[in-house]
Amino acid sequence: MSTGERDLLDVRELYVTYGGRGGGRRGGHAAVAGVSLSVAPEETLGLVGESGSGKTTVARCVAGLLRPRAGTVTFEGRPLGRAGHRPPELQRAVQMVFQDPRSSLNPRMTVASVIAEVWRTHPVTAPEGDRTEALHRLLAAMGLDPDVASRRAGDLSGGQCQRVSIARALAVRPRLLVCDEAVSALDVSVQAQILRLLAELRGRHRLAMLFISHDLGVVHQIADRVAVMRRGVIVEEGRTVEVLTAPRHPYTRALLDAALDLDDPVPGDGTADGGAAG
Ligand SMILES: Nc1ncnc2c1ncn2[C@@H]1O[C@H](COP(=O)(O)OP(=O)(O)OP(=O)(O)O)[C@@H](O)[C@H]1O
Repeated sequence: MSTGERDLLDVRELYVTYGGRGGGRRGGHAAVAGVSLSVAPEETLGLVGESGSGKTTVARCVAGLLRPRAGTVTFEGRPLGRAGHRPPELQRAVQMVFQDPRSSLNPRMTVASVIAEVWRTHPVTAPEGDRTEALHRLLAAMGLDPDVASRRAGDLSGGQCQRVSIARALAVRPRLLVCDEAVSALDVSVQAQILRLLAELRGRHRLAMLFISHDLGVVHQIADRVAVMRRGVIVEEGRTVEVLTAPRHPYTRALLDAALDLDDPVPGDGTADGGAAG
């Protein structure tokens, strides 16, 4: 629900239908059926729910990659519209970080050229002085060595790729970062590092985040508030500690129970020593 006039992102009564006719008005599959949510400046909203509940569809509407059948998406009261049709300042204000860093970066491009391209697209954000020095500073802030600049994205590890994706998003000084399962494809230890990095950058750059994840443990670590999605609607929303410690909706309780079951080591299966992969 809306937190009022101070909202940065405001999603109102969003409806998305895949397939069908007349833009989904007749037939088709209702992936999102009346979702409203808001994110205040510097706030992180976690959007959780099982696979297929409609989280990515909401993210795609916020990113302007998908036109909803009905509803509005505004940023500080201004309609966000389709990607590519946004005024440059709105385009850079909202940046995305996707699940699979490998497919969101061109594997043949060097890291330096990935960042140079965003500075070319948004010249107001390009550094005034030495660009190589600025690039190295940006990489250092992501925990990356300067020599990563000359490497091709396709030659980096998954964790390094995701740090570069975050660098690319932050290079244009956004106000809101939409992270769609941004740590799901990573090993547990790398996941923890990227979460720490996001939390640190959020504070330093006064970022707001819409943080989408099916993993309640991850959302618990990063979100101020949580909205729980099921079958295209938000069934529960509130402060993270309240929703995760005293859930009101049976679906949230079921999600929590399932997450606890997954955490329980199975005796004798070799995972009980707590060793993390990678
Ligand atoms: N391009 C598409 N065409 C048709 N149906 C789609 C399309 N994209 C998603 N859907 C359907 O819409 C529903 C919501 O999908 P969505 O990807 O938004 O859910 P999600 O919660 O993000 O799931 P996941 O975590 O698995 O990505 C699902 O039933 C899905 O099968």
